[in-house]
Amino acid sequence: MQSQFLAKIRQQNPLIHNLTNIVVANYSANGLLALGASPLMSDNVAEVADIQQFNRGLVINIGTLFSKGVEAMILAGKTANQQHIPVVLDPVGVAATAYRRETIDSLLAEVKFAVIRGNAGELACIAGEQWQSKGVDAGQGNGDLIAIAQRVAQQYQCVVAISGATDVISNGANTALVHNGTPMFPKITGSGCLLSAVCAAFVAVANPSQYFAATLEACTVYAIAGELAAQPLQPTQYGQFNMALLDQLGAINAEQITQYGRVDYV
Ligand SMILES: Nc1ncnc2c1ncn2[C@@H]1O[C@H](COP(=O)(O)OP(=O)(O)O)[C@@H](O)[C@H]1O
Ligand SMILES: Cc1ncsc1CCOP(=O)(O)O
Ligand SMILES: [Mg+2]
Repeated sequence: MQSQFLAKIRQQNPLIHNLTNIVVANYSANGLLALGASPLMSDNVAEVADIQQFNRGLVINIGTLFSKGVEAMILAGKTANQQHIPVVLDPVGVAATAYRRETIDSLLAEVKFAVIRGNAGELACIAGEQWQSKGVDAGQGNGDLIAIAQRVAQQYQCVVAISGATDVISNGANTALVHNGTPMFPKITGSGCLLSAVCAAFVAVANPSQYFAATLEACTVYAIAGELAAQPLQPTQYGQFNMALLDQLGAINAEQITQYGRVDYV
């Protein structure tokens, strides 16, 4: 894959506003900084509309919901839509509770998303498919993830990225698979949430017609960074992997994307 967007992130240092969960806020901010973006974390309804005046990309992540936060998500999302700022949705653990499902329904009804990024269990739930989900983990199922990504992308007119051992990225018309990654990813919390924030940084420096390409590059860059981080480690050095991923997000370059990217178009 030829990199189109990574250098733009490092040149432009786009501000990325995150309404995210309490587990991952610090890790997501550090990952965005390492990549070359500028994180701002705030979920206060009193200020999220103002932030859109200077924002470049918005992340709405439902990992640890509270009712005032949902109000802030909808206000931030609608304001970002008015300002033509791309919005990324991470439907963390949506299948786990009725409140999460109701919140996702409201968000999808009120806010136009540029990208929905989640794991297989989360996207299967949004698509109304049977899946054995467990909390925030991907769970198990037999559904066709390519068909699910295409269907959700068409329904919400957005890019869908389903992460896992193979990532599936679709805008409904174009679909690609990213085979990079490492089994260490699901052993650290926040690796999916940071990927959603990284997707926001990539679409922030793209035109709307490039959102599919930008999301595909985001998933590829991120999965390669994980591979490179895991390479020198023993299989259970999860703490080292947590830190090494940040280092690799800072160090990764266009040549490595061309050399290591394993992407297929469906
Ligand atoms: N079994 C796996 N093997 C290789 N890479 C994986 C595996 N599971 C997830 N990944 C990678 O981990 C990153 C985070 O995705 P994922 O773990 O699916 O998110 P979440 O934390 O939201 O469940 C993605 O880059 C994905 O490609
Ligand atoms: C453990 C946990 N609980 C609520 S949100 C969260 C973090 C989930 O992060 P990720 O989906 O990136 O693993
Ligand atoms: Mg997740």
